Amino acid sequence: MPLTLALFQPDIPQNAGTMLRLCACLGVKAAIVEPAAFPVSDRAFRRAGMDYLDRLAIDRHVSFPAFEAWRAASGQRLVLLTTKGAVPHTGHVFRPDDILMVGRESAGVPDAVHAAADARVFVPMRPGLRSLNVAVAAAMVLGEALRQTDGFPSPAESS
Ligand SMILES: C[S@@+](CC[C@H](N)C(=O)[O-])C[C@H]1O[C@@H](n2cnc3c(N)ncnc32)[C@H](O)[C@@H]1O
Repeated sequence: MPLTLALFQPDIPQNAGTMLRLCACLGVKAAIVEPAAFPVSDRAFRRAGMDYLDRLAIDRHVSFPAFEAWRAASGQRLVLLTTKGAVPHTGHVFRPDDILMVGRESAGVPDAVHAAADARVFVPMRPGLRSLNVAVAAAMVLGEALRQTDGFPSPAESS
């Protein structure tokens, strides 16, 4: 099973579209924990995701408890990307079927999500700076997870 990128209650359509395009291009599964702050018909969302959105199956979960029920059945680990993480992303040992979850631009994730995560990773930043753009953080951590698990699409198939 490939890696999954899960978007927790996304609130900025351009960022969500960018992350889903990333999933489509890299062969990563995508999940959204609802509610999102915009409909899938949102113009900015569709512009950022372009036609790549049609190349991707998105697992939608109506709530975090619903997502957790689904995850319990699947047995996959939840790796939370958070500025309050315990381990730098390069120091975490990823599994090929990990679920990487990003928080909302406005508020990250609630304590219950922090508590439910099997691991919390952060991308180290210079002191005094608050956070990365969520899509940039997702790309950096996904890149490391794909590198570790040899999960990038084959270069031979890329050209
Ligand atoms: C703009 S940040 C959220 C900031 C929010 N005020 C908070 O307290 O979490 C949106 C999301 O991007 C991801 N993120 C941003 N910078 C990160 C970093 N340095 N390391 C890991 N994740 C990061 C996290 O998933 C975060 O929930």
